[in-house]
Amino acid sequence: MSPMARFSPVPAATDPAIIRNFCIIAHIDHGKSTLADRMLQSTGVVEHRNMKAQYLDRMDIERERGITIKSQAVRMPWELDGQSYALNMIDTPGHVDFTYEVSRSLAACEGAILLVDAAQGIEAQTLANLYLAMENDLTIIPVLNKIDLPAAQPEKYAEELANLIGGDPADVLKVSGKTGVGVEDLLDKIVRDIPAPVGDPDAPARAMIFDSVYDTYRGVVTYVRVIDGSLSPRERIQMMSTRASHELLELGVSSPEPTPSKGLGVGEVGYLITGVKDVRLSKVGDTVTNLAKPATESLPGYADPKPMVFSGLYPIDGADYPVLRDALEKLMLNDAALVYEPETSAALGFGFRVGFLGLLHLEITRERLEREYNLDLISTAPNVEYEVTLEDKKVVKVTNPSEYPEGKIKEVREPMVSATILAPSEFVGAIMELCQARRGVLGGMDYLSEDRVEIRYRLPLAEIVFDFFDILKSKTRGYASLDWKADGEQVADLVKVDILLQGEQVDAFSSITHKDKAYSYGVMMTGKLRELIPRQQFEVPIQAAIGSRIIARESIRAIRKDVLAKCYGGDISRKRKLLEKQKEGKKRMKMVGRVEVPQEAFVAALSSDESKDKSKK
Ligand SMILES: Nc1nc2c(ncn2[C@@H]2O[C@H](COP(=O)(O)OP(=O)(O)OP(=O)(O)O)[C@@H](O)[C@H]2O)c(=O)[nH]1
Repeated sequence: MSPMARFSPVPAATDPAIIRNFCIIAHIDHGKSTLADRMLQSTGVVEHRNMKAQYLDRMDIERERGITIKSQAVRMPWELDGQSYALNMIDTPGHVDFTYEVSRSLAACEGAILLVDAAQGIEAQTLANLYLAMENDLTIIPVLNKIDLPAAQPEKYAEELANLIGGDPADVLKVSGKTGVGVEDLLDKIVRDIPAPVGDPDAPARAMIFDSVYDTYRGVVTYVRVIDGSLSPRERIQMMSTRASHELLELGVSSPEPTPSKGLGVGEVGYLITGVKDVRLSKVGDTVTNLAKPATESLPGYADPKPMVFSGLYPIDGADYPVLRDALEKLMLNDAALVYEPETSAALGFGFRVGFLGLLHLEITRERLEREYNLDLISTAPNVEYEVTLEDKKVVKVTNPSEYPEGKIKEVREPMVSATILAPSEFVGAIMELCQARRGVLGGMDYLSEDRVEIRYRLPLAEIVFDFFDILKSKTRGYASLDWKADGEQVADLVKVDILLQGEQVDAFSSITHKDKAYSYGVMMTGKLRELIPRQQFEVPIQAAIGSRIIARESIRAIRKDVLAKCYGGDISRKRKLLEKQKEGKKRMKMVGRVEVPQEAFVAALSSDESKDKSKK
């Protein structure tokens, strides 16, 4: 696109009759982003020479990992039977951690392309996303992708898809995002099958916020879908939930670069810029209206995303604490799902307890903090949120094991999920064995076709959120797919395991586990620490305990040598160097009671290899 084009405004308010709002939903890796790229090319909004793979996945991490995290909306022109149309495509993420982003995007559309890999068939998230789309009353266009692959079985899977959503297998479109085959037919079908948006152009403006992104240069960029009325530049708008009002400095559409427009009318999808610096003033799910002529009723909002996994994040260098605080604040501007609060650990110093949607969300957040803000971080072993009821009926929510109440405990409840696993039927035995070992209860089983089965289990979240998927994959040679959603809570036999160094509790290593697994956690952690903590001037016992009961013990033997012992003779400069070096080292030591523990020991003991170690056992 030429630099000029960016500033040529598109006309105010497009006729809703020529608008089609749609999204692409699919299981992870079935090729959404590739197909989206191809559509950008076919409609001419991105010229071939400007095309970089996965144009819409803007974050570096997304591109490196080949996954989509934030949804993006793009407007594309398309012509059919001599009539011009404006297609608004909203790209959605596929990973189970980010399901809430999918539901937001769906609410902004009238139709969805249900994309299925022609070599894989229907997978767990194909189903989960399809159900979400059906709940939103979207028109569904079933499409098989990757038909260029030699292993593709389009006929077989067209039938599977038609069985699932009803209709004729012959109506299932077959495309290849890679070669472009069938993509133009798909664009035609979008125009024909997906209904145009309807709304009242004369009513007070109501636009739904489906994404809010913090941009260093432009402040908060808010993505909206206009339902009724229209929005124009320079007018004052109001956020209906907070009643905060702002001036609309710029509004426009992404095509895919931001292109200012003179207005956004019924059915249009675009962005707003108000100069606001805080995304919390532009909340996803909120309704934007016109201050001079406000709507009386806001649009139904979204359920707030609920964090599922909690972990403590600590800067390795304590002096970086303010940097971490600012970085989290900035990330939160961009990520409605991220929640955090300050916490202190005797072992790790000042940090934050952060809530995530899942482990992938945690990894990505941590990677962004380290990469974009140059931070070195320790993250404590992730855990879920427990609800502890004390004898005196007081209920405490525990997201950090070291906050586990000491008093008399009546019961502990843990979050549960209902999980759906799709796999070839030969693996049913292996899958059931794994789910039973993870305290799962079978909910039901259905055959989708002769050799593919859908298995449903209710499981504790803590049992599936860490290594379950990796093990499931390895037990099914990579063929199983998994989807899960929160499903209440359950009373469970849980205990807190503490780790003690010379009798002193090290809060960072405490863990809440099922009673049956407490012993193996204790043995694993004490063994690991014995390897990691250097010998001291005295013997250091390492113990794992439940309350006052010791369940595992190791010890580090004493040393008596000092660093200068090797320096016989009078080489004073060498001695000085050694002492300097020792001083450097000391800075990075943490004292736990009388025991000096190098920072690296904490990092290594808490590193994510831990879950891999566990999974091998
Ligand atoms: N042969 C072939 N490969 C394809 C086609 N479409 C996508 N792929 C490949 O499939 C892989 C996944 O494609 P993506 O477009 O990243 O998948 P996605 O569904 O967007 O993945 P997420 O964004 O992570 O949900 C990539 O390696 C693509 O190159 C296709 O039509 N043919």
